[in-house]
Amino acid sequence: TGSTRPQRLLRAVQKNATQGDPQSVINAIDHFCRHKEWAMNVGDEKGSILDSVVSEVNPSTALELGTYCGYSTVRIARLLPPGSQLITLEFNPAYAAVAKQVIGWAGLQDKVQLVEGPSGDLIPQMKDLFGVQSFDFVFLDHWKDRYLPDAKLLEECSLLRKGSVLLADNVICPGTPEYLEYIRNSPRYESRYFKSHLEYTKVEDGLEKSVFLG
Ligand SMILES: O=C(NCCCCCn1ccnc1)c1cc(-c2ccc(F)cc2)cc(O)c1O
Ligand SMILES: [Mg+2]
Repeated sequence: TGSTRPQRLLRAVQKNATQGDPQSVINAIDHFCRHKEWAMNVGDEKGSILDSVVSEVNPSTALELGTYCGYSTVRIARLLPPGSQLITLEFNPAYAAVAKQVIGWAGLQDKVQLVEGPSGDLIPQMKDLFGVQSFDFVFLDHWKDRYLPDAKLLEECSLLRKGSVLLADNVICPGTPEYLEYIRNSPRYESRYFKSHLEYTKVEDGLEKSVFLG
């Protein structure tokens, strides 16, 4: 029984990053993924776009769908103002176990609620579980065929308010055609595409930013 890629990524963080220093955790993961083993983190190029959108929104409550190893969780949480909360949902327990330790190494555990389970079941429980009224910011980075049903579920559960921002990863690669079709043609959203590249590669990918109009 050997180690998994997420476990090797965590070991690289523990070896090369400084505890309590989120930027060093981000740098350690990017170095590992660029020079040792590719992994499906949003990465540094799309990560800079993520940073700029998070800084612009300055969310009090944020939701991340798809934690994986916690790379984008750390990118988002390090920019959050005091007193704000990031809830991140992960289906895969092995990923969640690694992410918990990566988030802890960055010293951001007090800003993050990591919840294990299927997003389709957890989203309707957000108000009861965490007393969330609505999300100012949502980062979609989980199963690509769940982006559309989960966006509709957020609407139906009144978890979006006028001005809420959805930012979706991988809208080109692997691609989320049904989501793009819906969100770009819906009168209830104002969308913009940020052209970039698949993490650590020259392959085209991008982020779709959509503002809910209420
Ligand atoms: O599948 C992805 N993410 C979801 C992982 C599982 C989520 C589980 N979960 C969490 C919560 N609810 C469910 C993903 C894939 C790729 C990719 C691109 C090219 C390639 F050749 C191979 C892979 C790049 C990404 O940036 C990605 O995000
Ligand atoms: Mg992704």
